[in-house]
Amino acid sequence: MTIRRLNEAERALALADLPGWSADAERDGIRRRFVFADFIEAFGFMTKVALLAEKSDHHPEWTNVWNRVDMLLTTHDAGGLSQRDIALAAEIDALLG
Ligand SMILES: C[C@H](O)[C@H](O)[C@H]1CNC2=NC(N)=NC(=O)C2=N1
Repeated sequence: MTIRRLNEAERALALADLPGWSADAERDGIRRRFVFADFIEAFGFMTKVALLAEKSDHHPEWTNVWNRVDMLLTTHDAGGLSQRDIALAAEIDALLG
């Protein structure tokens, strides 16, 4: 099955379950900033996310500055926000405990 962009109702429903995330209209994705105690904590988190991303073949766009990770999830193959982004966001949130 080919992956498709979510419609407005699906987006609203999905975002309601992901309180830390907000819609990025310009990129048609969702983004979240993660702040940790220091670089090691941030990089440890990124390592765990990298393993999740490889497992699901779905990869974040992100930047890291010391203890901060800024992440955007969007689906290149769909040209915007898809269920894959929502699923990965939920898995990432679960990492945080
Ligand atoms: C060929 C490979 O499966 C695709 O390029 C995958 C890899 N990771 C991906 N990650 C994201 N965020 N969007 C994609 O469309 C995507 N596609």
